[in-house]
Amino acid sequence: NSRRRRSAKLPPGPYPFPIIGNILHFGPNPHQTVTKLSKIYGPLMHLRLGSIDTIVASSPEMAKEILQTHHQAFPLRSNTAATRAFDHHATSVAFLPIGDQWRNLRKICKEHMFSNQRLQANEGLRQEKLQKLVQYIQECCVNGRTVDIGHAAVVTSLNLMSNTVLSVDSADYNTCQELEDIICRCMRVWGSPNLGDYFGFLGLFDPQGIKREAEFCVGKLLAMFDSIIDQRVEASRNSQARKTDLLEVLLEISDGNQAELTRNEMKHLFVDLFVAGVDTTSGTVEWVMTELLRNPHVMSKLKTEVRTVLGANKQIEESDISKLPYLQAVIKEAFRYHPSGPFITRVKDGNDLQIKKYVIPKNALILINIWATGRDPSIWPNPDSFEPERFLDTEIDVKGHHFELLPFGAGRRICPGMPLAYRMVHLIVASLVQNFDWKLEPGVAPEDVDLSEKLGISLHKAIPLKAVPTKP
Ligand code: HEM
Repeated sequence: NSRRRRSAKLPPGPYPFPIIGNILHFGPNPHQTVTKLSKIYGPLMHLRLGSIDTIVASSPEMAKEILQTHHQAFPLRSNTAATRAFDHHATSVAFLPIGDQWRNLRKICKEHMFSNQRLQANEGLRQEKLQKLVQYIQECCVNGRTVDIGHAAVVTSLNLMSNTVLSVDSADYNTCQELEDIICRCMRVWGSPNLGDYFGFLGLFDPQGIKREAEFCVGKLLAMFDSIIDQRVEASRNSQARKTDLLEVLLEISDGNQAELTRNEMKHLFVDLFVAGVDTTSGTVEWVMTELLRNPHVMSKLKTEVRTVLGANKQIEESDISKLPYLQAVIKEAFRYHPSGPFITRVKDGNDLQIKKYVIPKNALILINIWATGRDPSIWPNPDSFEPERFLDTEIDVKGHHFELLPFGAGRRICPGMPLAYRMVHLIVASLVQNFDWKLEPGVAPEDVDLSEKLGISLHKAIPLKAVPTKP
């Protein structure tokens, strides 16, 4: 009786079938299917994924209710067979519940890794790697080669990240593919549909297989980080010279106080940073370039701004970003239309909660559908048109205060890597546009560029973008 009373107050949603619930409503691109359903059932919708109550929020107002007004009621992230591999979830800043251990790791990220001061101090490490990207594209120009933009963006994001974090060349174009391969595998397994966690009991999915693959990838990454840390500790015994990367900062913290950061936490933090940072950053770059090639007038306006402000030869520095308002608008527009994470996820604690006239059941999985919000015509005029101009005269930013644009989330769990991600995306796009003219492959017209999406750990272009660079 009490169950019936409660379910009467659940947000509306499609009828859940026995046992499987609403699995048939989910599909390979669930952000698209639930967006269609939300148009029928409203901005707060209830689905059942197997045995799990799932609430989909798809308006800025509902996002604010969950991420700000009632944030304390949603202290958890969902975990899957893949995130539990090597007990990653028990040490990981991305998967721990809100609590002292999570707060400590967030503090280390905010104060010691991604503060303006720290990022300024290690900008040189990124500049080196940006140069590599320009050299690589230059070679493609000379050889008349087509560039796979997504792949170049993965390698470059990995290069910028690995040098910033560890001062290693591990993802260089020609050397050591190991880190790249293993991170890409790890991203695939964490991003693969984890419906097995909800429906494994039906035998339709294979969470054990996912778990084995995740154990292999996370295990390999942890071992690689272990050996890099050992080498650094050994090297600093023999040298006075201090590096400016983030590993150095973390070693200082843990040398000072083991309780503040253990070696195990450090390794799991690196796993999080690489897995959360590379795919999202590179995916965003690929979407930006896709839209620039689909919209030649936007490309031309951006080219003019970048080449006027930077000139032909000066490599962009991070302090230049603030002088490039059109570039910033282009990237915000890409975040609106192609957010890396279409869902911001939370899990409800062990009590029911009332929002508006509806009950959010205890332990419910919450999906805040920012993909839907970014395409909502009642918020954005001409939502399907790529118009960076819409951001030129507004105060709207991506820092979690404007609930209609949340590519980095909001509230206590907002992306801690945002200051680094922001720099990397602007640097990479500006360099590609400053140094090269870009054309689609022969026979492909701008309007033919495909915008199909594939949801993995982040939302990718399903068909890789290929483009031909020339020197201006
Ligand atoms: C364009 C690039 C990026 C985008 C769009 C992005 C987006 C996001 C989003 C939406 C979240 C969830 C926030 C929430 O739940 O409120 C998140 C979390 C996170 N991101 Fe990013 N991210 C990017 C790059 C990075 C980078 C470069 C790093 C690290 C170097 C990073 C590290 C993390 C971590 C550790 C979390 C988990 C935080 C927590 O649960 O407390 N991200 N990111």
